[in-house]
Amino acid sequence: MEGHPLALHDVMFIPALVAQASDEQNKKWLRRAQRREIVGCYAQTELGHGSNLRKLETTATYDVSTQEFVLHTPQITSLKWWPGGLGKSSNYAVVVANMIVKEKHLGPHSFLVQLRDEITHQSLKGITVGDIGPKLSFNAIDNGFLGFDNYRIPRTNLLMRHSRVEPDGTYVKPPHAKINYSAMVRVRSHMATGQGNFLAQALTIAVRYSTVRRQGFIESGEQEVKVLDYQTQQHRLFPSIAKAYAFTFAGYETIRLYEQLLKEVDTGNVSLMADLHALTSGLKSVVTHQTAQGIEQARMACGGHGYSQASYISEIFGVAVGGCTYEGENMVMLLQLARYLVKSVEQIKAGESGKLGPLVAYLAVKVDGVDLEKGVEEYMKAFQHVSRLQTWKASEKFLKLLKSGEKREVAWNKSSVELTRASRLHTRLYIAETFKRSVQEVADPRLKEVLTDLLHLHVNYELLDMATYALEDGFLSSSQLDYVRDQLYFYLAKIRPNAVSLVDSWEFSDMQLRSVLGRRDGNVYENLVAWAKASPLNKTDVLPSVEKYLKPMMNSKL
Ligand SMILES: CCCCCCC/C=C/C(=O)SCCNC(=O)CCNC(=O)[C@H](O)C(C)(C)COP(=O)(O)OP(=O)(O)OC[C@H]1O[C@@H](n2cnc3c(N)ncnc32)[C@H](O)[C@@H]1OP(=O)(O)O
Ligand SMILES: Cc1cc2nc3c(=O)[nH]c(=O)nc-3n(C[C@H](O)[C@H](O)[C@H](O)COP(=O)(O)OP(=O)(O)OC[C@H]3O[C@@H](n4cnc5c(N)ncnc54)[C@H](O)[C@@H]3O)c2cc1C
Repeated sequence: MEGHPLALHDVMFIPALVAQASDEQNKKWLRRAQRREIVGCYAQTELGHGSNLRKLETTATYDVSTQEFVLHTPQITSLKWWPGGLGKSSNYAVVVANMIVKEKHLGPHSFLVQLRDEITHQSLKGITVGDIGPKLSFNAIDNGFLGFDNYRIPRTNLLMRHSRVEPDGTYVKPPHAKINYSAMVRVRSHMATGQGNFLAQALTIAVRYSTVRRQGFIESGEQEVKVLDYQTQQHRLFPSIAKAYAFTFAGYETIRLYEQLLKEVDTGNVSLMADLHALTSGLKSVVTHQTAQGIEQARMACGGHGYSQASYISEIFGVAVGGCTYEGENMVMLLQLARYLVKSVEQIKAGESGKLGPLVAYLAVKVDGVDLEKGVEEYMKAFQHVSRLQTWKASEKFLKLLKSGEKREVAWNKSSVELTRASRLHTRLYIAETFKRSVQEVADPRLKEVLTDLLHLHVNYELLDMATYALEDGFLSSSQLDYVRDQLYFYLAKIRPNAVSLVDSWEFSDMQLRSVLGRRDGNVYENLVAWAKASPLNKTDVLPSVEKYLKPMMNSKL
């Protein structure tokens, strides 16, 4: 859970080679990387810049006389800072640097760079490298810093699958300006399943513990109730169970789309890039935010013992919440999706709705009302309505400011909170729709029934959560919202008997969960006592601090 020093080797270094190195280059490098003869990371972010890639300061200047690139970090803010596995483990890195050829700045490009000697592992001359120090979590990963002092690499170390620099310095452009960002798109495509998995771990612990923990009464009786029987506890946990499933289904789809993109790009078709960038930008933001919230609720649902490290939920939280920042800070990525949504609105206004992609086609179709009692399809229409309403509102605000003479960037900034709201609603619609489609495809009728209950819980919870938007223009009435509330409580109770099976079906072993509270056998109390006894403070009955500090204080006459 704390991460692994080689995680980025698998998650980004190898995928960056696969997507960006030419076949010829990969004959040299990929096999060695796959066999772990060389260990690599993905070094892009700098001390001074992470979000704004156009301002990266590390330069790779082509020297035509030697056919080499000269890598240089001219000032302190240019140091690479944060890359996982960079500090101590990696001897190679895919380094993203601003490429300069014949004095022309050609923007961020990726280079394979050797950092350490393959035998001694010592850092090479011209390279400064080290670990950035302890973090909130992920402390088994050596996130690092890296500086270059006019460090030379061969021309052929520029990853050349999509763009090239010929020996004489001729630059061959890629088929899409942002094709070098593919390693990030890949991780973002995988994040929904990864985050769903973190959420699932925290929920497994909290749900299991909630069937062991007895406290208080619902009706006066002999035995106190399992806390999972409280409606408030169910409300805290069950919607997140639904989300963990929903995120996983959405993630399967984005992973499949990324694989499709890779194949299409190789045939020169880059049409999917903008769609997948927009989709994964929104999805990573919503999923990481909701996962962090869900894990924190799971911790609180375990009461005092949730706060103990014995629960292990705090560690899961620390790791998962990193996802709100890495692979694009959430607000920044929501604004990337917003660009796509505003463009779609502009297309509709220009009478070109026919050109809209399938995920945004709904923006052009107005719905007057819904009959929620007819089922999930009507909920989807309601989600479409609130997303469309907010997308148009935010877009109109931006376009009006533009028309009034504001500069584009200023108008954008003044509309940005509204724009991020639109992006979230659009993404939540996508999550609900993929959840619905995935449940429809389940073949086993018993499994389908319980997943359908979760889907119903999800759509009612989500609609209630975004109710202000739907009430704003009278799309939903207060009596419809009462219906949604009743449905929500109905499904909380309906899911209760299956709650433990739903979390057990994720099949986390005790070793994976590392939680005293979430043990499969339910023997929580005796193991909490054993865990406490093993605390380093309990190694001796009397601590040295007694002689050193407590006694002088207690014996003082002052
Ligand atoms: C086991 C667990 C392990 C955990 C591993 C954790 C590993 C973490 C790794 C990392 O964090 S790696 C570093 C990640 N860094 C980022 O994500 C940086 C975020 N910033 C960006 O991605 C970009 O700077 C930006 C915000 C997308 C802007 O890029 P840029 O300045 O180059 O764009 P503009 O010139 O403004 O143009 C925007 C234009 O480009 C389109 N676009 C941007 N990216 C893509 C893309 N990937 N694919 C397709 N299109 C892209 C964007 O849609 C705009 O299009 P238009 O609206 O102008 O049409
Ligand atoms: C655990 C972890 C692992 C990482 N691993 C790697 C790795 O392997 N390789 C690598 O290269 N990097 C890695 N990173 C770095 C990571 O990708 C960046 O930290 C991330 O992209 C955010 O960039 P930043 O730090 O520049 O944030 P900043 O951009 O400085 O964000 C600060 C604030 O400014 C706001 N902001 C910034 N720009 C805008 C804008 N245009 N509009 C509105 N608001 C804006 C943000 O929303 C945020 O609130 C890792 C980071 C973490 C935490």
